[in-house]
Amino acid sequence: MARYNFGQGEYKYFTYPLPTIIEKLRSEFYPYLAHLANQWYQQLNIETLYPKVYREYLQKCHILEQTRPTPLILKYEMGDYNCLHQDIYGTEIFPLQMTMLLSQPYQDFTGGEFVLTEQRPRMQSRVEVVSLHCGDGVIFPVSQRPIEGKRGFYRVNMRHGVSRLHSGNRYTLGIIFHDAR
Ligand SMILES: O=C(O)CCC(=O)C(=O)O
Ligand SMILES: [Fe+2]
Repeated sequence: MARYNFGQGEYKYFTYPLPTIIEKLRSEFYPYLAHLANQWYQQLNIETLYPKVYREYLQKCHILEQTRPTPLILKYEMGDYNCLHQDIYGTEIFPLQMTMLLSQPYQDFTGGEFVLTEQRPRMQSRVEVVSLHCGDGVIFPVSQRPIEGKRGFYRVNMRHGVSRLHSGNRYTLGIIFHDAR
């Protein structure tokens, strides 16, 4: 990760054909998330409508030359971290993603908290720490989400990252729904 100034740790992207379980996680979570994504876009007056079926969404990515698969495994050792970032890999963005923790906090590692930041217009950033157990997943916005204000919905900017590992090894599986250019 250091190479790209993303933090410190190792990451590996899967290639097509994806392992069945990764493929299933993507295609079976997608319809629920697409429903929410469509609600968000409606609230924000964005015309995009995500198809109900994942296969159709992936075709759209591929037509737009986003053909490289984005699911990945990340490994953190003592001292490693993941800077606050947004997983944008081209102009086509599916607005929700999922990360699953594959190690047990306090048993396999300490530190290494998953964090989300939310930047509301003209305000200081807020931070949310998501405490996960091994096998838990967190579904979160890739870059923006709607919030209801006095004059309707507005967008807030989101980033995610991982705080420094104090000891041990921490593995995660990242499921991003859009492919990369
Ligand atoms: O390791 C984590 O908890 C976060 C990994 C990440 O940035 C991602 O899944 O997109
Ligand atoms: Fe990420």
